[in-house]
Amino acid sequence: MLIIGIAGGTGCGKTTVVNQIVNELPENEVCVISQDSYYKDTSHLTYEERVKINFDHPQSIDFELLCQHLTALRKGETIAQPVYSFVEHNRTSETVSTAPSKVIIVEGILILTNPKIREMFDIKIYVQTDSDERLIRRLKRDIAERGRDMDEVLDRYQNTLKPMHQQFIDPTKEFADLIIPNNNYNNVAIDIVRTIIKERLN
Ligand SMILES: Nc1ncnc2c1ncn2[C@@H]1O[C@H](COP(=O)(O)OP(=O)(O)O)[C@@H](O)[C@H]1O
Ligand SMILES: Nc1ccn([C@@H]2O[C@H](COP(=O)(O)O)[C@@H](O)[C@H]2O)c(=O)n1
Repeated sequence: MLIIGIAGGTGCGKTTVVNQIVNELPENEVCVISQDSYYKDTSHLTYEERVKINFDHPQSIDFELLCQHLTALRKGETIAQPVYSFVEHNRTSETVSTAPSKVIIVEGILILTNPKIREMFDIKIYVQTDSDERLIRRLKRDIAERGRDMDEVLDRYQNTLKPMHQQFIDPTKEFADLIIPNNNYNNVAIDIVRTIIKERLN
């Protein structure tokens, strides 16, 4: 089994990179775990309280559950991956049954901040994109796909996103085995990662 961790600031293109890597690979050989699925369950809070959570701080993530799930997958067990709702700012009652596979890709802004999770990765990748480009992408994506408006995205960017990125996310670059520059679509880097995975699958 090969476990690959893909980190990088919001909007850097992690999900897009993962989709590009996975696209041409056999479906049953690769599974993807998103850190977003592991935001802590906050059902005990009201919506108004949940909106105020700092979702860019490591404490917002249920790393214990993520660790348990990766350990189970390594042992060959199937897990029930939580499903997160960005609109509700909470875990839903649904889960996705995720079976172990030869390659597991874990992606998320904070995955390299946790030493136990970091140790589980065979390959650590950091996707690097300039902050202005990330903000533009995030604005467009959150308005189109996550039910946000411009003021909400910009407020969050100034109050939590930017300082948390500087304090927690950007420094994890030093743990990466590979840094993928992603201001533009980087097909060469995608091909390299795919080649490494294909070698493992053969
Ligand atoms: N290299 C790129 N150039 C331009 N736009 C991109 C690129 N990579 C991703 N995007 C777009 O930017 C937005 C954020 O990308 P996404 O993959 O969701 O980032 P992340 O998962 O890191 O937050 C998406 O709308 C996506 O289509
Ligand atoms: N309820 C939430 C939870 C998280 N976010 C933001 O999502 C970002 C992480 O996801 P990416 O796909 O962009 O890597 C993170 O920066 C959180 O601020 C949110 O807006 N609402």
